[in-house]
Amino acid sequence: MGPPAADATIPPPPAPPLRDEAVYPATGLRPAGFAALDNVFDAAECDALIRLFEAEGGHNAALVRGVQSAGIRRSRVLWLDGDTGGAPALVARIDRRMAEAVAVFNRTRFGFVLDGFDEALQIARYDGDDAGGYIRHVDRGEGPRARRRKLGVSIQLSAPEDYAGGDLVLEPQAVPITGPRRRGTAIAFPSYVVHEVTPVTQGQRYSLVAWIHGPGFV
Ligand SMILES: O=C(O)CCC(=O)C(=O)O
Ligand SMILES: [Fe+2]
Repeated sequence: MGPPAADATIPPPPAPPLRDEAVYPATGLRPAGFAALDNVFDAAECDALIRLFEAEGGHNAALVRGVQSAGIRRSRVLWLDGDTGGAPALVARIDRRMAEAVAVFNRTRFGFVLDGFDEALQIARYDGDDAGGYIRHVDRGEGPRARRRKLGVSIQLSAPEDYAGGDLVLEPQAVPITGPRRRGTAIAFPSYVVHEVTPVTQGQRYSLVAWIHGPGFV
């Protein structure tokens, strides 16, 4: 037996541990519909995405294609697709990092049948001046893509001290959970989980959101 062939399969590194901050006091168990992973992006990547948003100019967020309601969602968004002409290398890097995080989440926690990203990633900005936020909702819907949403991932792009309010609050089971505000941390949840972004009262909150799609939960 000589040394392994150059193209021998190298096993993937072990998955980094998920950060489980949420444990229900009543049972001591982790809620099934929530997970967080730190340092998916570093501060320089978060800054670059915020600069990209400001350079390209976000537009008023629609709920689904073309439908807007300031009573439901108040934020500006930039889709990392046709909206973004200027930064293909950055967008490619961000897409890759997001796909790696999704693989960790799904392998270690959710175990869903997923078949891809049917929608572009989206940067959102919620402004304190406008009480920006998004009321309680689920991400699954009836449209051809919304009905295939299975997993949502929100990355905290802003530093926690840059805004007040603006918490991502999830209701995966019985008790609402406030997601971590750490910069670069990813929060993942199934697309049937109720969640909200509470109104920003000061400063601005930026997030990057991805949805991952697959056949229905049936
Ligand atoms: O900004 C976030 O963290 C979440 C946004 C959200 O819930 C959505 O776009 O559906
Ligand atoms: Fe949502």
